[in-house]
Amino acid sequence: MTTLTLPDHLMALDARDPLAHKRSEFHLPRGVVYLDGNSLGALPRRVPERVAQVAQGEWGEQLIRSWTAGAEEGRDWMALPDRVAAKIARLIGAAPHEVAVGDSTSVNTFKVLAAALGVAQPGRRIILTDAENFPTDLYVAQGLNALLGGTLELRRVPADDIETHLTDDVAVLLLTQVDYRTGRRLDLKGITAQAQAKGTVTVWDLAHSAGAFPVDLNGAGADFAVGCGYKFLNGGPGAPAFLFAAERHHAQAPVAISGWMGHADPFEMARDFTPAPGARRFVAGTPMVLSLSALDEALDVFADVDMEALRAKSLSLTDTFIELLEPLTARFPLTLVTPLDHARRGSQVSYRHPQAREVMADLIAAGIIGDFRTPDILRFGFTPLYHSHADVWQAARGVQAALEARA
Ligand SMILES: Cc1ncc(COP(=O)(O)O)c(C=O)c1O
Ligand SMILES: Nc1c(O)cccc1C(=O)C[C@H](N)C(=O)O
Repeated sequence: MTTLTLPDHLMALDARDPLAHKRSEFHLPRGVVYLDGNSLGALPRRVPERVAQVAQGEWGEQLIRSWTAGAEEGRDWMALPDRVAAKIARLIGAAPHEVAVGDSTSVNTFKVLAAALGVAQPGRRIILTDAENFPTDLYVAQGLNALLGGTLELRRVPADDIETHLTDDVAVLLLTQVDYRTGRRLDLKGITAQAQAKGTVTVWDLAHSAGAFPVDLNGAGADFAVGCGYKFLNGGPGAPAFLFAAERHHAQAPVAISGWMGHADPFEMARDFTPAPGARRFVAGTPMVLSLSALDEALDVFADVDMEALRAKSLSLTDTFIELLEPLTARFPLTLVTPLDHARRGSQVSYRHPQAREVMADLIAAGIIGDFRTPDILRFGFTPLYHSHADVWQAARGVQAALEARA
């Protein structure tokens, strides 16, 4: 990495990048290489105008009429969660009526975990999960267990040992497909099949998968899933999250937060809960119109994107970063923790370094924005919609400079 100009082979990769034109659809601040789209996706340029139009035109002028106005042309607020659900469904291999949008990923995890337990084999009480799962998934399972009087067992095992622990008494398997620290990707299809062979219901957290690469929930026969709107879907800070419930479970799965917006006819104001058709039953309360509008607009960036091309580019970006940093692993206490095997890699690259916190602070000060994650992880997220190989090269040079300065 002694070259000062972009190497020819990286320039050539950018020159034939089929997604290069998507970058202009994002606002990316000057002087920054933004490698944190796996925490908060960058701003799609059309979002501010859409949010302003919803606020001024629809809220300001139309007021309460906007809940129903334009229903025929698909502009009413009431069905906005369903329209957003349809856009997300395409990205995760689901049918539109199997996806519900709203609330946070944590709340949706509660909803689908409760639903999964409701359709699990009678008598089973074990929730099997990855010991290193993202904390909120573990906390939600703990909270649900407390609510159920401690009748469940949350069994935490290393992700690599899931198959061994998948015995035929496990009720629900709760896994995050891409590990937020290491970027390790699990075989969603293979593990789902193993779980189903044991009569275990699956709940997948797609926080670091949706919008990062093609996901095929129905192709895998998955039962339930959740995911974030603000990471690779670029819906903005605190964007509504989504959940997936396979159609075959709709009739039996309990709706733990049975709110009026999930009722078949909310304005009937009936005394008892009659679920809306499909996954809409899981939309508990009033749709968050402003943030849903931002997410709705952000998802349009994906409308003409071939998700296989997106995956190919993601792997090319992460491969390039790994190759460029490889010589540094011999010179510095820098250890790659992301799998080299493409099948086992999400859209991020992570390293261990004893001074990871300080190194990341230096990188951020230099305009290379990644993440530090406890205890010693440097994490770099790659978003094929707006990154080039030139960005990767610049980031790698920045990492080299930061490590040399600290050595
Ligand atoms: C795997 C995973 N699940 C869930 C979440 C968070 O969910 P929430 O939207 O509730 O903050 C994150 C990130 O914050 C995550 O990385
Ligand atoms: N959701 C976040 C937030 O509200 C503040 C800061 C970071 C986040 C994140 O999304 C963290 C992210 N899930 C992670 O993988 O670390």
